[in-house]
Amino acid sequence: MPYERYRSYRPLVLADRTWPDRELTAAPRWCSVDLRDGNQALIDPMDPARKLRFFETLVGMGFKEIEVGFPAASQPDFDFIRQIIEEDRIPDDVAIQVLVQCRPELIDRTFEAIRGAANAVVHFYNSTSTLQRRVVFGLDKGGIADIATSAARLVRKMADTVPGTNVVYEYSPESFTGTEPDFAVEICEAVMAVIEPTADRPIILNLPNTVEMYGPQVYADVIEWFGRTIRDRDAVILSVHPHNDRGTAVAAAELAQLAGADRVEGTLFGNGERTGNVDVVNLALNLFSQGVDPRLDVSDIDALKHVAEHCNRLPVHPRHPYAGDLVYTAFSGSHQDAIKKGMAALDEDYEAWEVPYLPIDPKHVGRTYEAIIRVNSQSGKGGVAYLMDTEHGLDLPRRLQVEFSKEVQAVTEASGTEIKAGELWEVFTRTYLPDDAGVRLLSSETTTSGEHATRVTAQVLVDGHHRTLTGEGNGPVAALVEGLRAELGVELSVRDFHQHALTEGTEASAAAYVEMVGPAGRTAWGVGIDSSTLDAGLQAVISAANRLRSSVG
Ligand SMILES: CC(=O)SCCNC(=O)CCNC(=O)[C@H](O)C(C)(C)COP(=O)(O)OP(=O)(O)OC[C@H]1O[C@@H](n2cnc3c(N)ncnc32)[C@H](O)[C@@H]1OP(=O)(O)O
Ligand SMILES: CC(C)C(=O)C(=O)O
Ligand SMILES: [Mg+2]
Repeated sequence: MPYERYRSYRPLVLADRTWPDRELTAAPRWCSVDLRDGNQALIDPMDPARKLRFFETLVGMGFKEIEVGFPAASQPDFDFIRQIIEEDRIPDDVAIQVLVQCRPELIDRTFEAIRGAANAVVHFYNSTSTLQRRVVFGLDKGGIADIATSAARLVRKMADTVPGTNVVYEYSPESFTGTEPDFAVEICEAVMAVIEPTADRPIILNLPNTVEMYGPQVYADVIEWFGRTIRDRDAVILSVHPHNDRGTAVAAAELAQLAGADRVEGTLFGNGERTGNVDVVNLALNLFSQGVDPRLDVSDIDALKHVAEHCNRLPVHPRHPYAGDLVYTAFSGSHQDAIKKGMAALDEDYEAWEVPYLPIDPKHVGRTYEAIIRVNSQSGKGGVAYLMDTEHGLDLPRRLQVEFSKEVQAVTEASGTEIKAGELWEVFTRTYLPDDAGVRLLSSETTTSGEHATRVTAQVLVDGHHRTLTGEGNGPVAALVEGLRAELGVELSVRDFHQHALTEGTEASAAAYVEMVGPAGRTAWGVGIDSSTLDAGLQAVISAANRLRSSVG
């Protein structure tokens, strides 16, 4: 790899940085750029219906600033902006934002687009990086600053053409991360000298990580330095607009906020140019998971994902933070075990969420517990037991969990894939409750004489032949075991027995589990499910006897 053809880039080192000691305690001012930066990066840009659906979703989430397009760049963008203004679809407390290059004819058209809107952010930008100055514009710093200040004069003048609109100005020194920080301050101050912002009517200065050229810690240093250096800081909303070229846009946005950024521009699930814009859902849920109000409603994350996937015509990855199909799922055995125990230890109305391997309660983003644990060949008894409990209401004793999970593992290893709850039930019934078992209980009568003597008379089929068994013991289970021992002529004894009621709504009302020891010390569990507790216990004995017989055979 020809690494020597690349240069590390660190425009500034802030020795007295303060951001590492700060904490995020409040949400930033959010701005969605889905309908502009996201849309301009799509293979198929959104049609009007998709744009409208996305816009309404963003409003519903609580965004107060939404970049709705680049109206001078395309007729569909222009028409969409006219549509939401003319159809009165913009809530009073929401400002639409429009992007425009620093070019007079484009600025004129932009103001035409926003006429009639109550609140609009006019966002103008030009590239300020050393590279673009040289290869794209062929201009020195003065020439680049002139582009910005001429545009600032024009937007200020054009605001008079939309008297009913509260116009807020936003300026971006685009490709900021390739710009010398002192030149960025110089050009922003030159723009401010034209716009004349005040604390009551601040300007938004947006410092984009247009291409993520350096790590998040360098971005934070530069943002902190910029915030300390820019004049009239109280007349500035310091905004960041991270892209994800290095895969660290979320970190860059968070560190930039620690370093003083007030506002974040990004998209849902990180759609956007190349590797995308910063993912605002991720940022919001990072705050949420630290006990900070994210000021964005992400409580139905699947609905948001559905809208984004439909409108962008791009999928959200199954491992995408907080949103992916698999992110509240554990396949591996020890994780499943810990989650199962963690869930059991949590009260229904817990004070603070604490479950191993799950940073947030899936319910808070509209996901369900059912999807948390899924079983494949990497899974252990915990996951199998969890599904048997949550999906089928069976609380398997620990050693039965161990035994049954081996049966399940054999199936998942052979299939090479996940086993769903329905198929798990099939494996369970095939193993413990098969229809074609050699010994079958037809009916039974139980009589008790004295404290320790229970007598069972059972009608059974043994390999298709009718038999009447009798036995005595200190309970029906022990009595039936004695009868079976005599009939089958093998050593049988009970090692463990559990039973529990089944939840309402199921036909059977009891489940029983018997661990039996057979010839040569072999053990096997048996399971009985029946409307009567007594019969469930007897069925469990028959089930275990069948399993011991077949293991001997
Ligand atoms: C990082 C970002 O996301 S920035 C946003 C990028 N998004 C877009 O550009 C999408 C929408 N843009 C477009 O569709 C087109 O650029 C249009 C329709 C606005 C303009 O189209 P055209 O005029 O045909 O030209 P094109 O984009 O190629 O123009 C480039 C020219 O504009 C100049 N230019 C580019 N950006 C800017 C700017 N921000 N301010 C001033 N001039 C600019 C270039 O230097 C170049 O000048 P030249 O023609 O003298 O060489
Ligand atoms: C227009 C600007 C803010 C932009 O999208 C970028 O630099 O990424
Ligand atoms: Mg961008």
